[in-house]
Amino acid sequence: MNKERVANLIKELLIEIGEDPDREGLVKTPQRVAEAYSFLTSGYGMDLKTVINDAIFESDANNMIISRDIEVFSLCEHHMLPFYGVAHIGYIAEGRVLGVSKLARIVDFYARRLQIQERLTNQIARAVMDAVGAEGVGVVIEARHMCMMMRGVEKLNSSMITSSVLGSFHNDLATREEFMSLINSRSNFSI
Ligand SMILES: Nc1nc2c(ncn2[C@@H]2O[C@H](COP(=O)(O)OP(=O)(O)OP(=O)(O)O)[C@@H](O)[C@H]2O)c(=O)[nH]1
Ligand SMILES: [Zn+2]
Repeated sequence: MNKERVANLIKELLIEIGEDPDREGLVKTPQRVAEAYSFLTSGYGMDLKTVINDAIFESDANNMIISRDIEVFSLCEHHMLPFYGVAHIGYIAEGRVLGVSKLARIVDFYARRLQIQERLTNQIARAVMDAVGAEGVGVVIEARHMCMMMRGVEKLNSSMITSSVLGSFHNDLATREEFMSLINSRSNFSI
C-alpha cells in the first residue's frame, strides 16, 4: 500500500465531507488513517507460511483441540466498516498439531482484509485443515457488524453466527456436537 497516496485520498475525502483538512486536529489525520488502513489490511501483504512459521509439532493427541474466544476485528467488504466478535476453532489432529498462538494468527491473517464473515470463517477452517492435515476442523464466528449498527438497518444487538466444518466435523454428527457443546460451555475458571 502506498501510504502517501492513501493519505492524499483521505485528504480529498475530508474535503468532500465538508471538513477543513488544514485545521489543527486534522492536519495529521490523512497520515494516521493511512497507517490505520495499512494495519487493518495487513493480511494482504503476508503469506500463510510465514504466519505459521513452521510451528507444527508431532503429537499423538487424537482428541479434540479447541481454541475459544479468539477476538476478531475485520472490515466488511460492502461498507468498509468494522465487524468484530469472537472465533472458536476446533480440530482433531492426525499426528500433527499447530502452535496454539498460530490459530489466532491465522484468524488475524484473514481478518485483516476486506471480508464477509462467511468467507472469513471458511478460510480459517481451510487453513487449519491444510496446515496440519487434520482429521476434521470446525470454526464458528459470532460477530457484530457496525454497518448494521451505526447505519442502514440500525440494529444494535443482533449478531451473526457463521460456521465452517470440514472432514470429520462435517461427516460425523457426534464430533460436531462435541465441538458445539465445548465452545458453548462456560467454565468457572476465570483468568
Ligand atoms: N452475508 C453477509 N452480508 C454482509 C456482511 N457484511 C455486510 N453484509 C451485508 O451486505 C449487504 C449489502 O447490501 P446492499 O443492499 O447492497 O447495501 P446497502 O444498501 O448499504 O444495505 P443495507 O446495509 O441494508 O443498508 C447488507 O445486507 C449487509 O448487511 C457479511 O459479512 N456477510
Ligand atoms: Zn457492511
